[in-house]
Amino acid sequence: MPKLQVLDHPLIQHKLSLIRDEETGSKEFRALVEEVSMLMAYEVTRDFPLQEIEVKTPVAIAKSKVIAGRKVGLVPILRAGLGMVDGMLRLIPAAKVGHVGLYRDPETLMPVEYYCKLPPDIAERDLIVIDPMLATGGSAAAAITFLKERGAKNIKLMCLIAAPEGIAAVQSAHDDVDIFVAAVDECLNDHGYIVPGLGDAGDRLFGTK
Ligand SMILES: O=P(O)(O)OC[C@H]1O[C@H](OP(=O)(O)OP(=O)(O)O)[C@H](O)[C@@H]1O
Ligand SMILES: O=c1cc[nH]c(=O)[nH]1
Ligand SMILES: [Mg+2]
Repeated sequence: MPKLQVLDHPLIQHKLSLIRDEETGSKEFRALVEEVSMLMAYEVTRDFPLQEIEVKTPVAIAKSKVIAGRKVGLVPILRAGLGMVDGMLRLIPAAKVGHVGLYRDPETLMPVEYYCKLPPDIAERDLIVIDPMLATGGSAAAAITFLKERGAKNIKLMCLIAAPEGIAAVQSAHDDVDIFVAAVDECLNDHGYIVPGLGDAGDRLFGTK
């Protein structure tokens, strides 16, 4: 069974409350999403293996540790996933970034692909798919399927807010993908929005409506 981890660190939870607030404007929303993404990256990378090296300090030789040759790929689902990229890159600056463009058809709620540009070596990379919202799970499951079709093997999913329906959908489609979220909300409404959620993440990030 894939792992579901709810990242309940107080800083993440505090910032998420500000993100949810309808009074929070785009500028602050963007900054907060970036900060929470950076904090979440800290936990999502916790299982990266370390190797011991020797470092010459001004005083002596220290046995010290570095991350063991990990190649990371971040895959934001456009548009809203873009808001999470810079925060993650601040902690994992060597990561390559692939983009998957999907929008959810407002009538059918089915994901529609419109863009895909990935690093050529995704099969060798630890991929982290990022999207603030996991609602029906259709977009995330489709993005993960695209990545697997192109050779990806090692994939995690990181979202700010998930609905139980979205978690179940991704887990049943991809039982090898661990999911990291900051909150699991109550349900979806009739339009497929997460309740209470934060509204439309893409519109709030980019000021569109
Ligand atoms: O789990 P699902 O039911 O598929 O819904 C979640 C998707 O919906 C939102 O994107 P949206 O379609 O609004 O596109 P946008 O990022 O361009 O606004 C969100 O960012 C996810 O990608
Ligand atoms: O609540 C939701 C559901 C899908 N997409 C969003 O941006 N918000
Ligand atoms: Mg949107």
